[in-house]
Amino acid sequence: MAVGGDGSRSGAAGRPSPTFRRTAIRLLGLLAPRRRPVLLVLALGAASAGLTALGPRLLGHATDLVVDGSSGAQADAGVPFGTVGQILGWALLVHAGAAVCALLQARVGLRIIGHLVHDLRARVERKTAHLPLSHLDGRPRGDTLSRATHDVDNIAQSLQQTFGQFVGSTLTAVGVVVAMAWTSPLLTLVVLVTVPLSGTVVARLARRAQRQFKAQRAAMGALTAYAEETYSGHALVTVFDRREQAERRFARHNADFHRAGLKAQYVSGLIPVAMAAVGSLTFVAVAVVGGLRVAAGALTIGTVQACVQYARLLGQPLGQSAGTANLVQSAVASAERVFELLDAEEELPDPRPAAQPRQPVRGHVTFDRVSFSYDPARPLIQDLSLTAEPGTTTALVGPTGSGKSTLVDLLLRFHEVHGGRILLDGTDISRMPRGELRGHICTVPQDTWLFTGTVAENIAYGSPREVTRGQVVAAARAACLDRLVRTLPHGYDTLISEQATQLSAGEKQLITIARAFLADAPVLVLDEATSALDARTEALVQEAMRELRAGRTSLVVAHRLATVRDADTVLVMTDGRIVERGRHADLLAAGGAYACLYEAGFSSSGHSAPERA
Ligand SMILES: Nc1ncnc2c1ncn2[C@@H]1O[C@H](COP(=O)(O)OP(=O)(O)OP(=O)(O)O)[C@@H](O)[C@H]1O
Repeated sequence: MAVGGDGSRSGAAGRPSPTFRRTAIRLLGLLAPRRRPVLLVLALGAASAGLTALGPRLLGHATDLVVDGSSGAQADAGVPFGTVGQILGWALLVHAGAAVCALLQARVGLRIIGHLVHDLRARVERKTAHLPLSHLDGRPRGDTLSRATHDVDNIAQSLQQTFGQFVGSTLTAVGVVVAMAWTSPLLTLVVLVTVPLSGTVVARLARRAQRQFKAQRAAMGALTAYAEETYSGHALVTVFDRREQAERRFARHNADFHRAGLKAQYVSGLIPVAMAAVGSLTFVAVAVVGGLRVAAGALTIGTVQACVQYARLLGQPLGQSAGTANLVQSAVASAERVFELLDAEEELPDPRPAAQPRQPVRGHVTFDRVSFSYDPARPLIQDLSLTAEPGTTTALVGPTGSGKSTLVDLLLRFHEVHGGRILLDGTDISRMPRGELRGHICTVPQDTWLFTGTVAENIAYGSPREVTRGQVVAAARAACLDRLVRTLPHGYDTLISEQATQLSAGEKQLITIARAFLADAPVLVLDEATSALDARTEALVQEAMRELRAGRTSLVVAHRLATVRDADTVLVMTDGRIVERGRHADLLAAGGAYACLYEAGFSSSGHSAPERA
């Protein structure tokens, strides 16, 4: 049976499109590591098909014995009931055997698909861990999420429902045709003439359905992306009173998904109906031609009866295959999206042999004529050089969009430099394994990401190793967090959710600082949060950050006056270039770009507009 393509390319009716075929073959290729169980499924399917095909022949033979014994050539001898009974007993055994084989085949098939989907899910998970940040930033996260969850689930469900049935149906169809040809070549020809007709009808319908299934999967991606955005931005949606607008947009995405799904189901639902219609025609044709041949004395009634049964048996697997066509198409549509994700370009592999800075790492950081841009048409960082001596603090300031965060992202190798090099203790970081490099750097990002778990677990996340409760508490103490945690209902065992709504912005910041203390690396990358804190918490955060910077080479995207005042060097960035460098007081006195920023309120959030020194 031919199943259709995605409709994106025209092809002869009945031929699946190259995209569909490629994806389906690749999906089947996932079975390659499980050759033995697949062979077992095929063997059980073949046994079941062979036994099923034997049944009508036995019953036809029994019918001929009864007809001959009652009114035919053997009328004198009478009906040999003993032989007929034996044949019927064999027929019973044959059908029971076929059912047992089919059952075992379905069980093994389910296990194979279970393993296949387990492996696929693991590959998707591994892949997402190796995707460069630019890939995730370049498309809605919800769509990637939908591919990794809904599409993989859809493949699992569709294949579980179709794999065993598809193998069984195909083998039964082959077995039936062979047995029928052995019984009556003429009536086999009559049946086979109608197969291309049903094939063409099915292929046309399947091609249209495949287009709708692809639209349905894309609509699911858009719906998930939108739901993810509105759930994570729930507070903003409420604050700006955009609930109605959000509901309307959700309803639109929901309706798109519903419409695409309905069309896909409707078109693919026509396939078994068309198959049944063609099957009935076949049935009539076999009965008419068979009847005429019996009247002419060329065939026995038992042969025609067997062939009528074969025609019905052949209709069943073809109908079943057609019935599962929508599931196959849906699985292939999902597989296309999952393969797209698996084929996405990964971050550059770590070099071999990898370079290591001399141990222990002191934290000497050098940017040597570094260039980088997100978009080749819009250069961002060009020919930028800077040196941070071990244990010093370098504050990066500049207008929004000037490239401060990008600079620290380059040090963490979230992006690769396009020109120049970055050195850690004299070793080019592009020659170091990313894991090693990041092990030498502790970070406090602007975004205070917390996960569902206890406060202790969230702090312990900072260390790649197992840490004791004592170490967690020590880190919390160093981050001025310990006293706050002890006021929580269950102290360090207080459960916080992903959004951590029960914690204040300052407490969340202190948790991320405590994490950095646990990481205990010689280099610190700190992207100061711009959120306004009350005076007491602000003082705590300042104190914790000062403690954290002590003895570490710190690169700070600074938004607070206290940080720039303390910094050994302030770098002023504009349009990806360093336009001024020096200490806070000297730069202020120079009356240049830094003084302008200072006058303008310095932090884009404006919450910490510096006073004159
Ligand atoms: N992932 C990205 N893909 C494409 N462009 C980006 C990406 N991240 C940042 N940009 C662009 O690069 C420029 C510099 O951004 P960057 O975040 O480094 O600035 P910034 O100085 O840290 O700004 P802010 O103080 O507002 O955080 C901006 O024009 C920004 O739009």
